[in-house]
Amino acid sequence: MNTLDQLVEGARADLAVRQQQVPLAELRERVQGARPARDCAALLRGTQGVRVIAEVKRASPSKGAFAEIADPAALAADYRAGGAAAISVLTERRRFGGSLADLDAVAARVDVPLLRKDFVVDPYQVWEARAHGAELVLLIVAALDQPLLADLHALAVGIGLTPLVETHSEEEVERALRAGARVVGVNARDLRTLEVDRATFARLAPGIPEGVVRIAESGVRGPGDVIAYAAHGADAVLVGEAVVTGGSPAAAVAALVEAGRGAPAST
Ligand SMILES: O=P(O)(O)OC[C@@H](O)[C@@H](O)c1c[nH]c2ccccc12
Repeated sequence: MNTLDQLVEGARADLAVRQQQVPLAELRERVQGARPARDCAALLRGTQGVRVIAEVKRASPSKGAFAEIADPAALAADYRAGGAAAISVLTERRRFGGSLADLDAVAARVDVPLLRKDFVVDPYQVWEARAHGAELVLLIVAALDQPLLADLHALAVGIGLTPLVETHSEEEVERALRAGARVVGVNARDLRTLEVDRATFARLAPGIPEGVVRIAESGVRGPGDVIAYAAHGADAVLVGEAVVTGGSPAAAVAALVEAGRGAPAST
C-alpha cells in the first residue's frame, strides 16, 4: 500500500469513530446556525501579488514530528500578524498530529478563512469542516474517483465552502476542472511516494485556465521559492514546515508575504 492509501485508510477508520459519536443531523444543525462563509476564491486571487496560506502542521509522513504546537490558536494569530491570507489546519491525526479541536481553537481566534486539511473521502467530513469553522475544504483528486470528487465538490459548494482541489498531474488537473473546481492546488509532493518536485507547478499551471485560482502547495523553503512560484503564475502558496520550524512564525510568514507582494500578479 502506498502512503496515500494508508492515509486514506486511517482517515476512514477515524471517521467511522466520529460518526458514532456525532450524528450527521447534529453537524447539519450546527452548519445551519453558522455564519455565512465567504467566497474564498475571490479572496485568494493574487491581484496584489501572491498570497500566503500558512499551515498549522506538527508532523508529516515524510519528516515525522517537527513542531510541538501546544497552542494552535496562538500560532494562527502569529500567522495572521505576519499577513497570511488564509490558514490551513491539518486535522489528520495519525501522521500529521492534527485534530478538529485544532480547527475549533484556530476558528475561535482568527478571522481569516480556514482550510480544513485532511483526507476527505466522505460527505460527513465536508459537513464537519463547515461545522468546525472552515471556509475551505481540501479535496485530493488522487484519493477520489471522479463521481465522488464531483459529489463532494458539489456538496461543499452547496453548503458555502470553497473546495481547494489538489492535483499532482495533468490528468488530475483535468479531473479537477471537470468536477467544477475554481480553486486548484498543485502539490509538489507526490502523496504516494512523498517525493517533492518543485517543477510540478510550472508544468501543470499552463493547463489551469485563467479565472481559476492556482495554488502552489508544498516545498516552499523561503522567499525565493515564493518568487519562483509567482513567476509561473501562482495566485497563492501553501506553506507548512518552513513557517513552523523557524524561530518566529510571524516573521517567517511576513518574509513570504513580502516576497509575494513584490511578485507580479498572475492575472
Ligand atoms: O510543509 P510544506 O512542505 O510547506 O507543505 C505544506 C502543504 O502543502 C502540505 O502539508 C500538504 C499539501 N497537500 C497535502 C495533503 C494532505 C496533507 C498535507 C498536505
